[in-house]
Amino acid sequence: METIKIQYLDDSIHRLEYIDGKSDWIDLRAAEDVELKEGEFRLIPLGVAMQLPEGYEAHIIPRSSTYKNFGIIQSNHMGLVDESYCGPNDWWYMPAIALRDTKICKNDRICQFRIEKHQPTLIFNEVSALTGKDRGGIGSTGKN
Ligand SMILES: O=c1ccn([C@H]2C[C@H](O)[C@@H](COP(=O)(O)OP(=O)(O)OP(=O)(O)O)O2)c(=O)[nH]1
Repeated sequence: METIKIQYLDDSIHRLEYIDGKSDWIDLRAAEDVELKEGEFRLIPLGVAMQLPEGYEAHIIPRSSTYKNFGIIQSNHMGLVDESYCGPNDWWYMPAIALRDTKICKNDRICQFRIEKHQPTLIFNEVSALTGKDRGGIGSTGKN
């Protein structure tokens, strides 16, 4: 188990919880009512700020049903929350683009997150050619 220090915007923000039997990803909620016109972009506040455990980062992705329910897509596709993003003003947001006119209500569950360990430090060792077994490049396995 790991502990996360979490600050909520105020008492009206529903507290984070596991949805029983779902998965270990944890849903995040819009911190305010949001109305967007088709094509409009907004950083939607999620009402939480966290100090992640040492050695971890967090990944935010949409829920599978987010587009169906709200007509928004996450503009960065996957959000990365750095371990260093841990101050009292480091609030989490979902950057979202509306593909239709839409209304999101405060406390609607619009995305989800999990924490992951940082990758090891990478050393880039330049070579003139790779000697691994060749796959034939992108798309080489065909369609069927
Ligand atoms: O979906 C996201 C992605 C990022 N963040 C926060 C946490 C992250 O640590 C910080 C900066 O993100 P990133 O480094 O990916 O963005 P940037 O555009 O490079 O911003 P910065 O100049 O603040 O590093 O913004 C979010 O709240 N939601």
